[in-house]
Amino acid sequence: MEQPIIEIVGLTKYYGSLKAVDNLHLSINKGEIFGLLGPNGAGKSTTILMLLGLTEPSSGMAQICGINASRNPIPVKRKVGYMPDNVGFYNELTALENLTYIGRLNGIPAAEDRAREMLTEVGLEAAMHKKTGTFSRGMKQRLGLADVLIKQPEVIILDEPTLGIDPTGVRDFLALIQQLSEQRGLTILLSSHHLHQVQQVCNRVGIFVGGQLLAEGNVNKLAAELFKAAPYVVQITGSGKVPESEVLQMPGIEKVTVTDAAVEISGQQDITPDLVRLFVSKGFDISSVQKKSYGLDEIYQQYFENNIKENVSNEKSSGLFQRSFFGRFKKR
Ligand SMILES: Nc1ncnc2c1ncn2[C@@H]1O[C@H](COP(=O)(O)OP(=O)(O)OP(=O)(O)O)[C@@H](O)[C@H]1O
Repeated sequence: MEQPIIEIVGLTKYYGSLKAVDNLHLSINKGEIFGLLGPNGAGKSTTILMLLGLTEPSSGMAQICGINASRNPIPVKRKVGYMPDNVGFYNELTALENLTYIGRLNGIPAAEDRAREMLTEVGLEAAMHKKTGTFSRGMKQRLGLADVLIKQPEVIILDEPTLGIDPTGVRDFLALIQQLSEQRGLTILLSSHHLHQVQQVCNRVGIFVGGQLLAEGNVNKLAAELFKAAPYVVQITGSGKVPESEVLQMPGIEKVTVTDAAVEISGQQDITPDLVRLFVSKGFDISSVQKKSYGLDEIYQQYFENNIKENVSNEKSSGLFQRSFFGRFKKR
């Protein structure tokens, strides 16, 4: 049974006249891994700060584990672990010493034992007696995760957790997050602009641009909504004359694009076998046939580009002419 653990209703934040977060509505279920995606300045960090009760919303409400974050920030801290994009530790202390110290500060009983347990859980067992000043960024992020986990939170919020880690480190770190979510039923909110990584681990994503949540859902749902005019795309490579006009007469075909590298055919249904038969019958020498599936990259690009176009048209309309005049003619 799905149970929202994070509820955001009409959340808005102004910094002076700048609307950093604009009327955000979002609900995240217990045990979900949710990815907040967006370019720099989109409003991700501001949203996280409001969820943690560290900055006051201008209007709206953020509730986490049943607690209103702006009214009761201290109880929120007990339930929610936050890992900022740059975690700091005492370089001259070992990982175990750092974590034990944090455990004691948080009043955790048998802090050293708990610290050992956590370090093992995040894969730092062999390095626990090394000074953290010698740690790589990937190791520091693992230690940051142990620092969050030692407080036994119900929700963890990670701001750009994989920034600056090498590809193997990223893969391992994401696998660890996924494992923690499964084993402990943890809810994880993760902000990032590394789309491939987010796509691998998140159950759902939210796309933020200019303070607004433009879309949310799982990658397949977003792709289906966004590319519904022509959800099937097949790429054919090879040599010979492309039977373009015949392809366009086939049922459900929307578009044929021929480049030096490949022929790309988009349509409303999957007619790959018919296409292959047609190409072969017309003497086209096929070397590969590939069905394309839309990933987060394409989805993000679509939303982002549409939003930029909209902003440009808004700016033009508010420049020389009155907004109200153009408002009537705006199609979007
Ligand atoms: N304390 C502040 N005072 C004034 N403006 C701020 C403040 N914090 C953020 N902003 C502005 O609010 C907008 C949203 O910023 P925010 O940091 O939430 O975005 P972000 O999506 O987290 O980006 P990044 O990935 O760069 O951290 C930006 O235009 C930023 O300049």
